Amino acid sequence: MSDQLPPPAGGPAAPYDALLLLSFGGPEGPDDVVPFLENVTRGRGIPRERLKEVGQHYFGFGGVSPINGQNRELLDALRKDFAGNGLDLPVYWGNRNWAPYLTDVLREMAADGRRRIAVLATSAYASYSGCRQYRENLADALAVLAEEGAELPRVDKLRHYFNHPGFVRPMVDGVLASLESLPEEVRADAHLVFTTHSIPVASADTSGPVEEHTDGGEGGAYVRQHLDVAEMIADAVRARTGTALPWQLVYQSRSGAPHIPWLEPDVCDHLEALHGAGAAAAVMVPIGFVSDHMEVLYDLDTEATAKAAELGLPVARSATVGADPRFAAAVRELVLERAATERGEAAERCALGRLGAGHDLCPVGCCPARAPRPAAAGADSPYA
Ligand SMILES: CC1=C(CCC(=O)O)c2cc3nc(cc4[nH]c(cc5[nH]c(cc1n2)c(C)c5CCC(=O)O)c(CCC(=O)O)c4C)C(CCC(=O)O)=C3C
Ligand SMILES: [Fe+2]
Repeated sequence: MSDQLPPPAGGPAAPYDALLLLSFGGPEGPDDVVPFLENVTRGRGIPRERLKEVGQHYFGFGGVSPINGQNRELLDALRKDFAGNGLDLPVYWGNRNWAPYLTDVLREMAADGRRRIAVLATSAYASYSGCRQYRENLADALAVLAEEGAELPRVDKLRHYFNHPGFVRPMVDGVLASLESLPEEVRADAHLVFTTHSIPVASADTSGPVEEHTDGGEGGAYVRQHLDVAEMIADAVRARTGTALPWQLVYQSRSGAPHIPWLEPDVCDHLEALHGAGAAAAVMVPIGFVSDHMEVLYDLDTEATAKAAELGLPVARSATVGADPRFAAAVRELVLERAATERGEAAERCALGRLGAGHDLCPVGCCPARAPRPAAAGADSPYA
């Protein structure tokens, strides 16, 4: 069988013969909403009340999450960027929680003879939910393929790109555009409200490699990486506007049982506090998200924006990177960088801020799950 496989692709992406865009997935109509939520929350103990509430967020938008459409746009942008730069590397797309499902796409890739796959997750930071869970789902998919007797491709997850200029610079432009959209008289006194997904404090504290885990208070890699991005965006905005705007990192989209501590403050509480302290305006900057999916559309554009209107606080919400061509170019650079590294060549590892480029291979114990499960594409992977 292996005699009939095409030879390993040459060229600058070798040893890789494909890129997989791996995302969360979202419903595309009202009938999809409940099965989607069941997929997301299987075995995760999310309170029923929270699920009903989140279901309503989706129904309010006709049962359609924008996330799949945005991934299709990103796919187009990646293919255009690769073609325009002479990179002959096929790009596939699969999701963890909705069609096209990861398992189906990996099966198709294996059938197409892809042997060595670079994986780009649409999650830029460390944490169980943002990194290891993607790796667990890759392991689950490989296990299904192994059971079916397929020859397993090797999957390598590309490093976290939260501090890559191709991720950060489009967000700087977004903040500048949002400031412009605020009434002129409040612009120079606006606060920057950097926001990301809240996660359990215990999971924040154990995010990243073991030696970076904290005993509480400092938040591990998840919080540190977000603070680094917030600071570099705030600095870049100061350099462009000449004004140092006050900023803070806050959290949104909390779920889970109320007695379990999650990262705080919540974005709505923060807007209220800002208003109470006499702030003139705010720009919400969703640095935790790669595209304008439901968390952004509902929790920020609907809920937090209504809160600000009620307070009489002018707010704007800045753009996520989405399919920005600079982000597509960054993905190409990450593929080429990892490819060179895998060939044993020195590679330039582009990163802004204080933390530097992160690891290629998640070490053992990185972003642990509460109940250990096999995870692919890390030092503890059961797969090659
Ligand atoms: C860190 C993080 C990211 C960013 C990194 C990344 O992008 O991966 C993210 C993204 C997303 N989360 C999404 C949707 C949901 N997340 C949920 C639940 C949870 N998320 C968590 C964390 C994160 N989530 C956590 C700790 C939970 C609690 C339970 C659990 O540990 O699983 C639930 C269940 C209901 C609820 O609790 O809200 C839903 C429906 C969608 C799709 C949106 C769309 O459809 O447009 C996206 C992109
Ligand atoms: Fe989530």
